[in-house]
Amino acid sequence: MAQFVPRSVFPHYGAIPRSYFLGHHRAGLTKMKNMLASIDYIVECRDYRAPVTSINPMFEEALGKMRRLIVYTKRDLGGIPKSSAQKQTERKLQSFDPKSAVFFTSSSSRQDVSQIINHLRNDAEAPDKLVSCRVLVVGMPNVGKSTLINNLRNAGVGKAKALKTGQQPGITRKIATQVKIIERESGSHVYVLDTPGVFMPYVPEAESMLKLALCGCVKDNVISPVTLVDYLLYHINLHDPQVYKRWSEPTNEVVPLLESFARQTGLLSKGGVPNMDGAAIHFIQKWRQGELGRFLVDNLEAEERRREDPEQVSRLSMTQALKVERVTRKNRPDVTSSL
Ligand SMILES: Nc1nc2c(ncn2[C@@H]2O[C@H](COP(=O)(O)OP(=O)(O)OP(=O)(O)O)[C@@H](O)[C@H]2O)c(=O)[nH]1
Repeated sequence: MAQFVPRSVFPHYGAIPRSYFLGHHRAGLTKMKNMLASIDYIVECRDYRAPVTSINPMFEEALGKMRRLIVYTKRDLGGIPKSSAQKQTERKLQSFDPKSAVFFTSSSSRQDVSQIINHLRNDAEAPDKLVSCRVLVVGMPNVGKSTLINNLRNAGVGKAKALKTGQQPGITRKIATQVKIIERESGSHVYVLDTPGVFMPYVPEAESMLKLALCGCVKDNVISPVTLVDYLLYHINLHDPQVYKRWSEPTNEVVPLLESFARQTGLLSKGGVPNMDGAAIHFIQKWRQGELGRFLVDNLEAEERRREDPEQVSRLSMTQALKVERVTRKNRPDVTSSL
C-alpha cells in the first residue's frame, strides 16, 4: 500500500467569514476602558492551542499600558505535560512577552493556578498597596476566563464556583461583580472581575478564523463544521493520523472520514444517511476534549521569524481593524447580524 502523505498546506480557504464582532463585544470593551482607573491589573487570557492567533490586538491598544499578566489557558489540550516539547513551547511563548509575567494553566491543575495566586499575593502585599487590588480578566470568547476565575477563587479562598462556564462562546455577556480571590488581614483584599469575551472586528487571514473557530472562540454555526473538520484533519495528519484509526485509515478526504465516523457513532439522519454537520461538530468536540491529539495550531517557529522581521511586525491596529470592518460591512451583509 502506498505510504500516506499528509497535506503540507490547507487548500480550501475560499468563503470563510472573517468577522464575529458582536454588539456585546464592542460594549464590553468600551466598559472595560472606562473602568481602567479603578483597575490595578489586567489578566489577559490566550488559548494555549492558538497562542499567537488568540491575541486580540484590540486589547493591546485599549489596555496595553496596564500592568499585565498573560495566562495561556487550556494547557492540557496543547501538549504532553512536562514533556520537552511543552517546555520548549513555553520558553518560546515567554520570550515573546519578556516584560510580562506569563503563566500556563490547565483547569485540572491546582498548581498552575496557585502560581498566579502567589504572584498576585506577593505583588499585592507591596508596601504601597494598602487598598484593595482589582484585577480585570480579559480574553477572546470561550478562552476560559470564567473557569480561571472559579479556580483562582478556589485556590485562593477555598470557595466553590462563582461564575457560569460553558462550551460555547458568549456565556458571560456583561462585566461581572467582583469575586474575592485573596484575603488579607488588613481587609484590603484582592478581587477579580470577569468580562465578556471580545473578538476582533476583522480577522485578516482566513486561516486565523479557522483556528479561532476550532478553538471555540466563535459559535459552531458561523463556519461550516465540515470545513472546520477538514482543517482539523489537515493538522491531525501533520501530528498523528493514527488518532482516528477507529473510523478510518489515514486520509486527506474529510467526507469519507466523517461518513464512517457518523455511521460508527450513530449520527444518522432519516433513512440512515450520515448527519454530516452533526458528525462534524461531534468530531471537533472530541478534539476539544483532547481525544484526537493535543497540539498547537499556531506555528511558533514561523512566529519567531515574523517577529525578527520588522516589516512583518505591524499588526492591524484597532483603528485599522475597525476601518476594515466598516468597509466589509458596507460591501456585503454582516455575517454576524443574524446571530
Ligand atoms: N480542557 C480544558 N478545558 C477548559 C479549560 N479552561 C476552560 N475550559 C473549558 O472551556 C470552555 C469555556 O470556558 P469558560 O470559562 O466558560 O470561557 P469564557 O472565556 O469565560 O467564555 P465567554 O463567557 O464566552 O467569554 C468550558 O467548556 C470550560 O470547561 C482548561 O484549562 N482545560
